[in-house]
Amino acid sequence: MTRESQRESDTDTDTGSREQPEPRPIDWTDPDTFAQALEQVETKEKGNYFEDFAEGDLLEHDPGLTLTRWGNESWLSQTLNHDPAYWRTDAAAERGFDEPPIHPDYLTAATLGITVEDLSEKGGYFLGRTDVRFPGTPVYAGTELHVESEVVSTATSGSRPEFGIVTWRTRGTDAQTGDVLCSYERTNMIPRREPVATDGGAATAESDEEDDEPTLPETFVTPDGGYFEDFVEALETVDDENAAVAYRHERGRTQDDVTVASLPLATLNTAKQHHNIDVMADSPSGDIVTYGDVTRSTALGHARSDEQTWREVGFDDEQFHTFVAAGDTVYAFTRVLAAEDDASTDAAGTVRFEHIAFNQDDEPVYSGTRTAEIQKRTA
Ligand SMILES: CC(C)(COP(=O)(O)OP(=O)(O)OC[C@H]1O[C@@H](n2cnc3c(N)ncnc32)[C@H](O)[C@@H]1OP(=O)(O)O)[C@@H](O)C(=O)NCCC(=O)NCCSC(=O)C[C@](C)(O)C(=O)O
Repeated sequence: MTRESQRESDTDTDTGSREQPEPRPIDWTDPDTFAQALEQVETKEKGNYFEDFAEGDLLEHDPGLTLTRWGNESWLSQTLNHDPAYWRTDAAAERGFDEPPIHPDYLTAATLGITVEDLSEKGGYFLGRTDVRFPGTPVYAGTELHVESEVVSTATSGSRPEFGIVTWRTRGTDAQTGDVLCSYERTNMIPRREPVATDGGAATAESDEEDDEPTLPETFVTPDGGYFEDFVEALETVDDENAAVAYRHERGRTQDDVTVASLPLATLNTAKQHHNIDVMADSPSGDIVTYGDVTRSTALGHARSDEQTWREVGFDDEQFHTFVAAGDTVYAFTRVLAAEDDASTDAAGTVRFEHIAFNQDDEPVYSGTRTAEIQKRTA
């Protein structure tokens, strides 16, 4: 509707608006006028400060999303998660799925993405996540995701007085059935409205210095293949503390506009860290950075390409050690911690891994443990 026709239609109604004086025209295209206006007006802020969270608060996150095949495939293709069971009907059927399901990494990223507007859009660091579980899987395309979070704890940051530390328990549910599909506990640093006096985190700094000396086993063993039996055999050869089953994966994925900005936005993650270069130029990273879930999913994709994954069970002790930005390359390193023949199917065994994502300078950027069911060669 043009401005002229809007005025005509207003005079046709009985709203009383015709009695208001016509607003004074302002030339917004004059740069000085506009710059002055921007200085004087209030900004409608987004996100919550640390002080807005109290233990026990329950937040229902408004933006839900429908888990689509497009979203799943975009995520999986770009993070090099190319397991055929998530792409082809015949491969899905062989693994007991009705059709290619929604991948747990995309489900986790979408569950977290939806929460950002309420929990962490104000900024701050993604410190860690644990107890990531998928009680309602397999999940299929078309499922509508509803997400809620409860504040588990709030704490002062000794090292960063301008931040507080908040932990939430988040649950992603099927909006129709209420079944929990994904749940986890996440911890972030969240900006405070008002900085507080702290001890400067001296105790943490001292203990970091003590940990400087690397203590590596003498021998590293690589499994012969990617089946459950290969992990069992490799672990049997390292039963003293001077050996470990650990290896690196060859693939790397350089971060670009798609991985840094597009993938998080497709999960409705509104964190400016991933898409606002203007604001991030003044931040410690100096640039937009990769969504933690993209970094870890990429590293996991490299790891899965060297194993016969059956199902994902869960993830614990996940931490993000430094930023990943456009142009950085994400590689992966795996240590095998344990293998037990106690999976939910005879076709697989359970393996516990420790995965490290690292960059082109060999710096760890993510670490975490993962429990997955791995297919048996003999099945
Ligand atoms: C975070 C940085 C600055 C810390 O670097 P540092 O060396 O200072 O680390 P620290 O001294 O070990 O930890 C700082 C404080 O956090 C505490 N802490 C640490 N971990 C935990 C935990 N799990 N649970 C509870 N508390 C924890 C720790 O105890 C300490 O407390 P203090 O201040 O009182 O001394 C550094 O490691 C870094 O820059 N990491 C990268 C961070 C990052 O955000 N990466 C992901 C990309 S951003 C993202 O995806 C965003 C998302 C998803 O969209 C979105 O949250 O909205």
